[in-house]
Amino acid sequence: MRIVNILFSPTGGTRKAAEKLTETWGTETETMDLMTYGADFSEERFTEEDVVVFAVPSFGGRVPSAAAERFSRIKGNGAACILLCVYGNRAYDDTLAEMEDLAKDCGFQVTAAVAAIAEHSIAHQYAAGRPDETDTENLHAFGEQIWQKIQRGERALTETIPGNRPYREAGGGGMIPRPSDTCVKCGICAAKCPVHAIDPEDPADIQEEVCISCMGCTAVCPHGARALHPDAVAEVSEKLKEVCSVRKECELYL
Ligand SMILES: Cc1cc2nc3c(=O)[nH]c(=O)nc-3n(C[C@H](O)[C@H](O)[C@H](O)COP(=O)(O)O)c2cc1C
Repeated sequence: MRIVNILFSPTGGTRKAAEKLTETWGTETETMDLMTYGADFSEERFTEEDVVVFAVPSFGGRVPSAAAERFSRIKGNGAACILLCVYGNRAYDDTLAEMEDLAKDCGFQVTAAVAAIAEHSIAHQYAAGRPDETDTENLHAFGEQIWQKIQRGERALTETIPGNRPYREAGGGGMIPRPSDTCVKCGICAAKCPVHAIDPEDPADIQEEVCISCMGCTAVCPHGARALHPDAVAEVSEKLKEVCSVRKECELYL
């Protein structure tokens, strides 16, 4: 039996939540990184014995397009799939519903779904420091319930995952991080960009129509030299103020 975390986590919040969900299982967990540009995911095949955690952040209430496209190539072959959607305390809208459809289309058996909260990767003051102690307790408890279900040989999801079909329109792009004059052109941002939107020779040269605004480049820059324009962040922060001010908690669907 393989246990595999299949992750798309540009700034690390999704990865943290996935680790917390699975760390009580006491088993060795592999990681498959959907951030890797050019990887051939069509070669990835599972069996009925295997358990995967498919974890993505919610972008505009949807699955990030690059993550959806890459995941859709994997062959589930009846493996159990735990969906984990991580969001920045606004809402996850149709993300889990879209993940459920993607997983079924690849031949996975959806066994459970979790929504968790992590620091907002654009407006960092929202859900700052999350997943925190309460989230960790909740995710550990959810992980244990999921593991017990798997051990009992139960694979089917009995609860209904929230979300609309057709999904809400994808959007939210257009927020392009740019380098400041502390950029040393090391090229790390370009190498790590999941869609190769940044020119490795000149990190100020960005294919704006390719960038998915994932904020990965801001997180990997060792010099803290990449950021959104502060006016853009201030505008988003103001828009999110009301909806993000009430703390949301992690949810489990079994
Ligand atoms: C382009 C973009 C769109 C986002 N849309 C939403 C959203 O619709 N709802 C929400 O609550 N958080 C939203 N967020 C916040 C992320 O879902 C959240 O910060 C998540 O933890 C990021 O995952 P990561 O740390 O693995 O990159 C968005 C972030 C980005 C960059």
